[in-house]
Amino acid sequence: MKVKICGLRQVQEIQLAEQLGVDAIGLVLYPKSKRALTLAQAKRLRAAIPDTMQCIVLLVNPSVEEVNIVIAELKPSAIQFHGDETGEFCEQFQYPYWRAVRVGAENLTTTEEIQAYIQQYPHSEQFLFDAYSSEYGGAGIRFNLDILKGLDLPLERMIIAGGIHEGNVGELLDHYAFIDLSSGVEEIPGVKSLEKMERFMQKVHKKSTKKNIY
Ligand SMILES: O=C(O)c1ccccc1NCC(=O)[C@H](O)[C@H](O)COP(=O)(O)O
Repeated sequence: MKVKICGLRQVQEIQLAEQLGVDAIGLVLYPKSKRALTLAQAKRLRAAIPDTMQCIVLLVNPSVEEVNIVIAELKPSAIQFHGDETGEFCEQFQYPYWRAVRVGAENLTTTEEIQAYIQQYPHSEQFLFDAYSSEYGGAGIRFNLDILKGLDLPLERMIIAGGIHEGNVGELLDHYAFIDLSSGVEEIPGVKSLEKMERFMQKVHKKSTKKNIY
């Protein structure tokens, strides 16, 4: 099971994430988010992310110029488009990207609608399934995962997000390859809890170890 933690804002959090075996870090460059970073802050954090972890930069409805600046200045492992960007928009950069799928948004309420949507993003490395919220992301809202059953999409291209925390991650461990969370390891919105990060990753590893033993 791979884990991405999103919305980190301190070098110390990145260092802890590395020690805990987190696979990917999400840096939020959406100014309206409580976890928003300026480009200068993001550059500082980017420099602290080792090659063993993926650096994912989150954007919401950016301009072409903004995307080109992010690519040039931050060289992320991939860009996570979390807004209403079209397939044509995301594909034009010929740069690795992840498409967030906001389940429950207009035209994303059935398996068939989601299937039609993901087909518009043929080169998306990953599809990150999150619950619809007017804030776009990081809202701690779960969605009914049954809607993903029957999707023609390999498990390796699927990331499950939305309201995941130490109390419910156990339900996901045996079923999915990659999960993402943000508010589930926070003290208050925008402030990560080092203790919650530790406890969360302990749960992930404990279950994985058990699986290996038995
Ligand atoms: O985290 C944000 O503030 C955010 C704002 C705007 C767009 C996306 C955002 N986060 C994207 C993520 O990948 C979050 O981890 C994802 O939405 C899950 O968040 P949560 O439900 O809080 O675990």
